Amino acid sequence: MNLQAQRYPGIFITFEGIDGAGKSTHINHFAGKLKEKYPAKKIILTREPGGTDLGEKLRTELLNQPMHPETEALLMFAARREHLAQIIEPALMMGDIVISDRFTDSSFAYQCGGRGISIEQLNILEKWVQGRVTKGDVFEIQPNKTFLFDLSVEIAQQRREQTRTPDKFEKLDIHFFNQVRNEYLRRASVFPNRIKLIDASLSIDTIRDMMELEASFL
Ligand SMILES: Nc1ncnc2c1ncn2[C@@H]1O[C@H](COP(=O)(O)OP(=O)(O)OP(=O)(O)O)[C@@H](O)[C@H]1O
Ligand SMILES: Cc1cn([C@H]2C[C@H](O)[C@@H](COP(=O)(O)O)O2)c(=O)[nH]c1=O
Repeated sequence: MNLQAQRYPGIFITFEGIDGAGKSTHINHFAGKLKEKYPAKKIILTREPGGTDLGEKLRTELLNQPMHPETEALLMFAARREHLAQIIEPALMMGDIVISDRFTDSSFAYQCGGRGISIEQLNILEKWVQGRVTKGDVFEIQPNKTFLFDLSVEIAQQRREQTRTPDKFEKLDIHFFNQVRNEYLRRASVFPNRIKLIDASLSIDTIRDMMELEASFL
């Protein structure tokens, strides 16, 4: 990866996908492989919504409390602003590696694709929360690399049903998750250099091998 192109010396990686696609199954092993490659760098594993005390409190509300879709979008970005301020940006400035289980692609997929908020509204929030101006240099904090675990909504639902009690999002129907998945896939086609599609229907071992290879490219 050409780190010269980034504004911070650290590396920012995100895992994305519909609920049950398999992100959490791979994130720790992937972090371990990156640690082998960059032993001198600190690796921060975090998640959204969450990652800070305030973010975790907001997460509890977001995953349990019914609310207006715009309130939901605003709270997701409020939690993200705190996450960037407290965890992500300080780490990237120090040259650390940040791996986040979800980031802004989730907001576009769930709040735009799933809930129907307009992309224009989320673009405004993204610019506000991720936009920075330093010495006349205007840029947006974005992941260097995003792994999108792509899976049919039916299989993802089966996987979830086997293992957990559903939260507010996981109770939503197949139509909602198809819209979320389609928005993820649309973004993958708009940002092909950043978003790497992972076929999450493959076996856990096969995906682990693929992720090891991906870690070696970073
Ligand atoms: N490739 C796979 N094949 C079969 N089962 C899998 C695979 N990957 C993950 N699973 C299983 O599917 C379930 C959901 O996986 P996991 O919790 O990693 O999904 P997730 O994408 O992190 O979900 P969420 O975003 O909702 O937390 C787990 O029980 C996990 O063991
Ligand atoms: C960041 C973010 C998350 N969501 C949704 C997606 C999931 O259903 C939950 C988080 O649960 P997980 O088990 O940690 O994956 O929150 C969202 O709708 N919008 C967002 O920006």
